[in-house]
Amino acid sequence: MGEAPAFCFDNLQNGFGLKPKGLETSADVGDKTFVIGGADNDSTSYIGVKIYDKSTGKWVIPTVLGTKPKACKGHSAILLNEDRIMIIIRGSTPDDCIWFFEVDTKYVKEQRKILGTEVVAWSRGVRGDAEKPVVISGPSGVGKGTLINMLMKEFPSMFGFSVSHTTRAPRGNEKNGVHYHFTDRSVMEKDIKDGKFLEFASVHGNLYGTSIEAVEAVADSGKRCILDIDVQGARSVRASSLDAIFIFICPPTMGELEERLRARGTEAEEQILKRLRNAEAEIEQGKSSGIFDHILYNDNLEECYENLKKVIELKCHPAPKGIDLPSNHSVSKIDNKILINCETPELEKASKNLIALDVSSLKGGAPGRTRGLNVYALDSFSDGLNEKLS
Ligand SMILES: Nc1nc2c(ncn2[C@@H]2O[C@H](COP(=O)(O)OP(=O)(O)O)[C@@H](O)[C@H]2O)c(=O)[nH]1
Ligand SMILES: Nc1ncnc2c1ncn2[C@@H]1O[C@H](COP(=O)(O)OP(=O)(O)O)[C@@H](O)[C@H]1O
Repeated sequence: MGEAPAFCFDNLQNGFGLKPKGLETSADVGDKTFVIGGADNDSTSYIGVKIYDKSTGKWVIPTVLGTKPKACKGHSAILLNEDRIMIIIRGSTPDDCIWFFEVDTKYVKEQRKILGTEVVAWSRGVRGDAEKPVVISGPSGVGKGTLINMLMKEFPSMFGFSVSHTTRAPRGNEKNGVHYHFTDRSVMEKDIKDGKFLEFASVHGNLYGTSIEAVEAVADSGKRCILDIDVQGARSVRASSLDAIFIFICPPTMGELEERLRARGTEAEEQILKRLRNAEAEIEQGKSSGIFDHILYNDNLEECYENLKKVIELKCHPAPKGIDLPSNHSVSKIDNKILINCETPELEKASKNLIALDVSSLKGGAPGRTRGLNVYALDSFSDGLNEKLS
């Protein structure tokens, strides 16, 4: 076991000529010093971010992606490695106290290139392995929506639909915010430029995209996210940090696909022809691109639905619990473990409760949650560090 490194701190370490300001913390990564937090009048921290670039001697306000933690009474920051900082929020709720502040992950690097600005990203930490989101693709009219509706109806508390944005006009039965967020192209293009989308693609002449918020809203409700997106979108998600199961739905024949599309009666002739023309290329890519983990044929609906349930590995285990941390604690890091020393007035002299966060198996990350956080309690004053709970 190694020593707690020098870059682990509570509140501001003033080792590089910066003035401590209220509830700020900071961490040095390469040439940059990331300063997180900042106090306002009632001494709650609004978790702002600024970067001091030591090579230029200038301060930079970065583009901050992802949903950030709520204002709080303070936080601790621990540099995990050269790409992310763990932030422990004080006095927060059990499901909202562990966050990851990404400063140089693959996602941050990509977004930095796309946006042409300094970028950082927040990702909320989740205990254990939440179940993987499910990405469903397939040509128009193959039955994706029908299968997803069946799943949501049978397991309403288990699955949540990622509501995409689109520039296409709503169909008669479609509700804004439920089936899609119907939006103007100029608004959507600006949001894409601002890094608000996990992926986007031009499909059948319209723009479609999954906002980071859409996926996070489902995760926040404790449900498993289902995405209905085209093959280009699936490819982008595959390349992102979202660890998902990818399923492609094929029609039994092109003739049957045309029949379903016509029978649905939602598209004008020109759109039907466009969708059928695009279907051949989509099926070709779906089968050959290596993006998809499973290819299902939707011939008999019930059979296809049963197969879908098999491949997404339905497990009915409850959502993992959060971590109950008292406001008063100190934090240190030993190897891949973050030790949180919880000090309560009654226990202060006699004993201290130690909580260990094991960060050796982290998965995912911005723009989604960071999963794989393992938590257990230790008794610090028994022989060695005995594990109490797991
Ligand atoms: N890339 C991407 N594709 C999407 C998104 N939302 C929907 N799509 C795809 O856009 C295509 C057209 O969707 P839609 O207009 O609802 O028609 P439908 O497939 O006939 O129901 C389908 O292949 C959807 O999977 C999204 O957020 N991103
Ligand atoms: N296995 C199936 N057999 C016959 N019709 C189907 C089957 N699956 C779906 N459908 C019908 O085909 C049409 C297109 O399905 P839909 O779910 O809207 O497709 P998608 O979302 O892929 O565009 C709908 O009218 C639906 O009821």
